[in-house]
Amino acid sequence: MEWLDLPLVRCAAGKVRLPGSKSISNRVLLLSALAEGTTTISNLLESDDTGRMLDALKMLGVAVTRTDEDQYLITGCSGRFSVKEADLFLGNAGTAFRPLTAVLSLMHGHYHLSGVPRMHERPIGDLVDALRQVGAVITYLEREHFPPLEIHPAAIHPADILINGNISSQFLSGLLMALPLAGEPATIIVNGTLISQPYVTLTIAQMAYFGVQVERESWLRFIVPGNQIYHSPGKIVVEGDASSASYFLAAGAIAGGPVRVDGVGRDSCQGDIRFVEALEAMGACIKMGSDWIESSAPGCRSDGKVLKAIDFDCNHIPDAAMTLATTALFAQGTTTLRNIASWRVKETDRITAMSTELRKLGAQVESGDDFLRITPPDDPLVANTVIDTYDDHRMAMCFSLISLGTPVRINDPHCVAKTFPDYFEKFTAITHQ
Ligand SMILES: O=C(O)C1=C[C@@H](OP(=O)(O)O)[C@@H](O)[C@H](O)C1
Ligand SMILES: C=C(OP(=O)(O)O)C(=O)O
Repeated sequence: MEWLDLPLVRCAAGKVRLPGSKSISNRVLLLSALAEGTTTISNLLESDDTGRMLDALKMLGVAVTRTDEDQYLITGCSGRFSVKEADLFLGNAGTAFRPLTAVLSLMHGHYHLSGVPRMHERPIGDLVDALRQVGAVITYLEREHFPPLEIHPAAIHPADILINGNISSQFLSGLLMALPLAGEPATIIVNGTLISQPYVTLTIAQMAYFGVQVERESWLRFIVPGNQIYHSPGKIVVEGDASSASYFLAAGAIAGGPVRVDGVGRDSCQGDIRFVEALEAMGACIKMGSDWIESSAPGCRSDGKVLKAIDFDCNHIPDAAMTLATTALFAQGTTTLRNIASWRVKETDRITAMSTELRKLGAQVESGDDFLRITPPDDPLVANTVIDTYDDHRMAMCFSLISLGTPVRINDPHCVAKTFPDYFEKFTAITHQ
């Protein structure tokens, strides 16, 4: 097992240029691949999740050319992949697995989709059920409702489709991106409350960028026109990743600041930008421009807890919400993070993993199906704690913040490659002893 020892750093200040957004990168890659025309994508995130999408698209016959370090040229297939039989390995990338399942179900081909063992524990039954309603033929190769999957050629007849909204919004996003390729219009009806709603807004915005409009009636009904062709917008610059911004902004709020992130700001279409509202509620000073955000700590306290605890509904920011859990250790009082049930089916069971690791540092943690309640210790955080990361990039990045209070060891730091391969270099560059 490899590890990274982070020494105690008392101050965080500086500037970070953010890597491209994972959620935008994988949407834009897929839509460019399906579109008519050639798309130049700049500031594409280079990471494991985007690598899996790029590899899959190449295997499906899409022409992908790398023209610069972070720039790609994608020649779209005008709605039909030329390769009708493929075996695709999609790692642990939800933003690749779920949308590709939907799109490939409409391609009249024979496809095998698999991932890492954890991906085979992440549910996909709601999406498969929805696709079966329009005629898709999909078989589970191991366990019912979970990957790996086999997709068979099928005649698709769009109609009213009912989909559950309470496990992952990626199922609805996948359907929305796929259904315009079907012959007829479709209406998607969401059963229950849709979680992670800003990611669906992001999907609809990216589709509009490629010329396809979805009609949304509240968060309950989505009307998707059929027989559409996505049209390449020509050039796309991927904005910086708002979830990745959260670690640096939290560092500025905890340890002086100012820390400024460049690449995402007030004009962002990513939901995780609203992480700053939680930080502000904790007392942080936030400044924002159209494409930058800066955070600073509210002041100094002798006990090192410069922030105040919050009670926060995190449903709209499921990824950045994890950052609040470790930030809570630098806050006075008990922080409650609510509406986070989806954490249980992500890279790991994040409620259990987070509770376990926070307790190692001396925190009192109470958890339930969909909440976490964190009280920092009265004593200093336990020094030189060894943090397990569960092959979860966000666990590694969240716990780097502990070094702002005490030295910490992060096991398996390379797991950050899922979305942010050079995270620790960038974190080290803004932290000072
Ligand atoms: O659509 C997306 O890009 C994402 C949606 C969210 O997942 P859920 O909808 O499963 O919460 C988020 O956690 C994930 O990292 C990215
Ligand atoms: C949940 C995440 O990823 P995925 O896109 O694989 O769902 C995440 O990045 O935190």
